[in-house]
Amino acid sequence: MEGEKPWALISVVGEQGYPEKVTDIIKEHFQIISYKDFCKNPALHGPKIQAMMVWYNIPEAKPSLLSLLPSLKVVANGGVGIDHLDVPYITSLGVKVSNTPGVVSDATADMGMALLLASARMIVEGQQAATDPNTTENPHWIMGVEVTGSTLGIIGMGHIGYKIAQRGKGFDMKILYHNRNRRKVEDEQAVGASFCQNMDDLLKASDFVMLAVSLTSETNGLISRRELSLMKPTATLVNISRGLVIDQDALVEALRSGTIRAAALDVTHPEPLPRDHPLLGLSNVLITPHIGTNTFPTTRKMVQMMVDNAVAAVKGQPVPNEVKPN
Ligand SMILES: O=C(O)[C@H](O)CO
Repeated sequence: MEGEKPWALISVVGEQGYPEKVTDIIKEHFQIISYKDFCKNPALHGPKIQAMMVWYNIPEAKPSLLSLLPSLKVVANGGVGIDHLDVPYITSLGVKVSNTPGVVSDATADMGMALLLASARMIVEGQQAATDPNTTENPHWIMGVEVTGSTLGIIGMGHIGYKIAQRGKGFDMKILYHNRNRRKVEDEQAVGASFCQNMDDLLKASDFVMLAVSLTSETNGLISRRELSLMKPTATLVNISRGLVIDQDALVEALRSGTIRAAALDVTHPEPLPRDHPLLGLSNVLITPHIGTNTFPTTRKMVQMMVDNAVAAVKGQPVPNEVKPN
């Protein structure tokens, strides 16, 4: 019965947030309150909330918000990356943290390939030319780079990185990868990937560099001036990881000076970028607003997983995808 369902705080419902079809999954088990409505009277709503559903950083699980939620049992994250959550702090309050591994991998890898292809083949420029009434003949100036048979360097060969490699194989790409740990030989052979112990070797040899690492203290600023200077001037950098993995000032310089050909980014720091950010004014950058997982099937799977995690936490049962500190 409606009145007996526990309360969940979520970002926003409707046009700017979860579509209704998706919130229905949450409503099966929870009464939901949007962050916007919660903010109208936190003292009234705060004590009843047992679950908080966060979608990347919205709403931000900061101490000032958590202190208003004395009954909170779980922060259920929609997505695999939990770099935006202070897990040791949240768990120190007796609140569980969960994420949604696995279900995001295909959609995120598809997005990586979509960005790679769109940048390589200048799809956005093509769309602009096709819809420009002044275009009267074939825009020969739209001259992309070849994808088939090129070299794809994947940095971060977890679930998502490996799915990128599978897709790259379909394009007859030569695949290099750099990862903390080498994958099993069978995994490498299945996609024809070669391990580069030294990331510099991958950067020097790749036509496309795909960032698929998690954001940690080791990967923060991983691609900076020195790394960009090692890349080919014809190379394209694709980021489906987190904005902070790239030193954005260095990237702007590299794109302006022609150190690299182009960048295609689904993630930036911050998100969204301020309207006057230099990256937004460069013609050799393609930016999408962190939409790697935004398909209905993947979103539904993620939300179902968030709900399963949250329901377990509220019932005091083991949380299927619990994230522990460290
Ligand atoms: O972490 C993830 O899975 C995606 O980036 C969504 O936030």
